[in-house]
Amino acid sequence: MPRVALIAHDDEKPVVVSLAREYESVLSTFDLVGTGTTGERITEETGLAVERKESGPIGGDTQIGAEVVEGDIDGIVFLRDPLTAQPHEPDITALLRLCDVHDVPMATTRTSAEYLLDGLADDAGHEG
Ligand SMILES: O=C(CO)COP(=O)(O)O
Repeated sequence: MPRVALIAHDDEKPVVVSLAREYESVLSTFDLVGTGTTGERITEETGLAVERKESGPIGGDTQIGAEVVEGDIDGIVFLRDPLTAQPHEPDITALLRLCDVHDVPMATTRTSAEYLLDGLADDAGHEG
């Protein structure tokens, strides 16, 4: 079962919730992990179970980065706010870099997230 991380900055949380609703049947077949507030919102507003790390600004992105290093993550949806500076920008940059290093696919927009989730679902179907 693919393990997928869901992360969204505050102005993108409505988008990640709407994506999670639209993809609920696909996502329910994945093992989901998220940063603290994103995970909470998705858990509250959909029927999906999301393992919650710390909130991004206090280390959640870094916890997910550690899982990337361990080879535990198959894909990441990371809807970033492109217009607002984040206090934990170094952590965000590190997560992007680790995905590059370990060739873990990351989608940073809704449309790319749809392609990523469709692709992971397809792969999982072929494996199963
Ligand atoms: O800041 C984040 C990602 O960089 C997201 O953290 P939260 O999901 O806790 O808001």
